[in-house]
Amino acid sequence: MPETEHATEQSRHGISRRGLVGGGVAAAGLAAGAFAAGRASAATDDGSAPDARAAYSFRGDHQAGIVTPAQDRLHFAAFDVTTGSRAQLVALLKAWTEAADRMTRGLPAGEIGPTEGDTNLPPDDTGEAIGLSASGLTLTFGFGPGLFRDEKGRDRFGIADRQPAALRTLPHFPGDMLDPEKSYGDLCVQACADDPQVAVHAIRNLARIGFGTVAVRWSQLGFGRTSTTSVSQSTPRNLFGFKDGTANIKSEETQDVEEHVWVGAGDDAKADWLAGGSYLVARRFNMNIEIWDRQTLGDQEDFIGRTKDTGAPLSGGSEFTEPKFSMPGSHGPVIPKDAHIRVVHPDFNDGVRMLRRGYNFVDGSDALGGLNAGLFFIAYVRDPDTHFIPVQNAMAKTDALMEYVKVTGSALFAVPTGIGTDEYVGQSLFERT
Ligand SMILES: C=CC1=C(C)c2cc3[nH]c(cc4nc(cc5[nH]c(cc1n2)c(C)c5CCC(=O)O)C(CCC(=O)O)=C4C)c(C)c3C=C
Ligand SMILES: [Fe+2]
Repeated sequence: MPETEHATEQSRHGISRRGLVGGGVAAAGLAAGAFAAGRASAATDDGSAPDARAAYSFRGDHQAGIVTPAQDRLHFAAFDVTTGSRAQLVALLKAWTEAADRMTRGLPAGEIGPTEGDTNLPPDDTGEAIGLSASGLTLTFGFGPGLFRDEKGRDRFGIADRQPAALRTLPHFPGDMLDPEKSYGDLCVQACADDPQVAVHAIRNLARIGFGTVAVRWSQLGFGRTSTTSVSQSTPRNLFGFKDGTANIKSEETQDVEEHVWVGAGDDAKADWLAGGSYLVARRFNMNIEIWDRQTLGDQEDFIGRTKDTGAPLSGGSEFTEPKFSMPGSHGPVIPKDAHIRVVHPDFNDGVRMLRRGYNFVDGSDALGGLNAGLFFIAYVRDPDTHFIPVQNAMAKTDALMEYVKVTGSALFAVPTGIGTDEYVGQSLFERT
């Protein structure tokens, strides 16, 4: 549907979208729709609240939700494909594209809406987002290894020859205690928004549309982003109480984004469809926060390698000062050798960087009264074999943090590039040119 037609539709507020969502499709997938008020970004963080009315274009050169300024809330869902029909799978991707395009504009998932349809039929939108705006919603789709081949290696949908070489189940890392019900998946959708109900509404409606073709395998809610993806955002804190996201790749670092986040045109001859896309690594870290809270402030800072107050490296300066790993302290280097920021730093990992986009979670409490809490780690990388697996291995083997975490969920997805008008998510994979 042309942009202008969208603009005249009723929003969930019941007011015209004209003047709210519009403008050109975001070239980099991160530019927001132009608002009458002139604010374009939901998550610009200069200390003020995010602009709840912001909308990010679903279509663009890259999928939104990667370099887009990290929103406050997450609902992440992994799906198993339950059909053997390629046509049905492609039809779902088309239907998801339409619904995602609408919901990211602040519109209902279906054209009729939650309350206007035939009273003898289920509505084409579930309704809990009535009255809510787009809230910076982004929907980012990924394909897991199981979409290409079943557990016996058989081609499921005629795309096995296009499976990227790096898209395999992640290896078992020391300390992994994976719950299969929080791991893996054929498809994933990362819904991020500045309103939790908007993110939940989006996943719920995509799951509803997928009934009979896919089934939710697992999902994860997250709050309090643990990253910054733009220099305009302030650094938030994780549940250990430390600033998290200081040294993350920012969208403004365009050369590093090209080098470390987007899959290049010649990276994988069999998987040319993935050029301009990325790999999404999801790792569910349960944090033993009750034990952590009994550690001294000095020890906590040694485990991270930064101060808890400002986030400055223990070698001195302020938050964004480069750490000096060779600076001596009273017992060895002032930033200990097993400090997290040293173990994962590019200087000790072949220069690789990753774009982190994780969220805090608290999923109630366990039988002993401890919080089932942690960090749902998400990273976007150009190649998991070079940019994630070696870093995670180093962390699992030598990082002081590992004593306070256990990994209970794990998954890897290939995230196709962005789409233009009249295209659907994954078209480059399913339609050979
Ligand atoms: C394999 C990659 C990483 C995992 C897994 C990971 C888990 C994890 N991290 C924190 C807390 C912090 N991480 C910080 C920095 C940081 N972390 C990684 C990678 C992984 N973290 C990188 C590449 C970096 C940046 C290193 C650098 O270039 O300096 C920080 C410091 C602040 C910051 O720069 O963001 C904190 C704090 C937790 C709690 C956690 C798992 C539970
Ligand atoms: Fe980290």
